[in-house]
Amino acid sequence: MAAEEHEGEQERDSIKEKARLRLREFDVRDRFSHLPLARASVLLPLMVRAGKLHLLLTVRSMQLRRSPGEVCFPGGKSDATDKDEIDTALREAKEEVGLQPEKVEVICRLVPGIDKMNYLVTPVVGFIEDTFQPSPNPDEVSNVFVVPLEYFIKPLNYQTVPYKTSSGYHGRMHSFTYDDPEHKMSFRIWGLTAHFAVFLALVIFRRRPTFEIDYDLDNLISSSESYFMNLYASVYERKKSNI
Ligand SMILES: CCCCCCCCCCCCCC(=O)SCCNC(=O)CCNC(=O)[C@H](O)C(C)(C)COP(=O)(O)OP(=O)(O)OC[C@H]1O[C@@H](n2cnc3c(N)ncnc32)[C@H](O)[C@@H]1OP(=O)(O)O
Ligand SMILES: [Mg+2]
Repeated sequence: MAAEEHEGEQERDSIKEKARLRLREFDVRDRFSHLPLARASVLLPLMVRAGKLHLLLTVRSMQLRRSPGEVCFPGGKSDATDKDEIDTALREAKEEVGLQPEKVEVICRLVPGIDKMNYLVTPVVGFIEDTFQPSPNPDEVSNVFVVPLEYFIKPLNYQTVPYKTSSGYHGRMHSFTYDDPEHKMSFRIWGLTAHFAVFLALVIFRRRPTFEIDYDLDNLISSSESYFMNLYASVYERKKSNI
């Protein structure tokens, strides 16, 4: 093997090892699995390209009933055959972009989010190979692209968007516009998807982003969990009062 190639491989392994160690500290395992909400999972597929971590994202097909044309991670609703949130994420990633489950090194589950249909959405983080060639299922996915993970703490084009959930919870959403040099296209990443991408970047880089966040960076584990629990409480109170 050429010396340069060997160096590249060593660099890649060390980037991955650093990320793995950080991510394992934030693994929630099945701690939120008992919550009485409908469930979905997404896969946050990480790869090393040109010495940097990148995230793979998809654009939803325009024919989908839910969130057509929006950027999201491969993922979907849990089905009865799934053993856990990891199973759901891997099954959906295979269906949507042709990623074989055995080609994913699953690292952890992060704090969940709640989508606009009040699904509990669990992000599953995994490494994939940088040579992965997606084969998008056109019924569900119209495009696949990658973004350097650093973009989610140091964006060139960023906006914050206020939002209010049906349960009356106020918050802010991140919105990134990413000019993809590979596709020569711009993609807008916002809402729940941006929320997960930012959290992943904070966990791995532990650097202050160039925009405001709702977490205490010095207590990221506890502040992300209490952020989620507040949101969950507002959804749950509302659900109870509707019964
Ligand atoms: C700490 C907590 C924080 C919370 C966050 C606060 C910050 C901000 C939060 C802001 C929150 C505000 C939120 C914002 O504003 S977010 C605005 C930006 N958008 C997003 O971020 C996207 C978020 N959504 C998702 O990631 C997904 O929707 C999730 C993962 C939730 C569900 O997954 P998904 O939707 O992908 O489910 P699926 O893959 O099982 O199924 C999809 C559909 O496809 C159909 N289908 C399947 N197979 C086929 C086929 N072969 N041929 C044809 N069709 C097929 C199938 O029947 C289904 O249809 P339907 O049944 O839906 O009609
Ligand atoms: Mg899906």
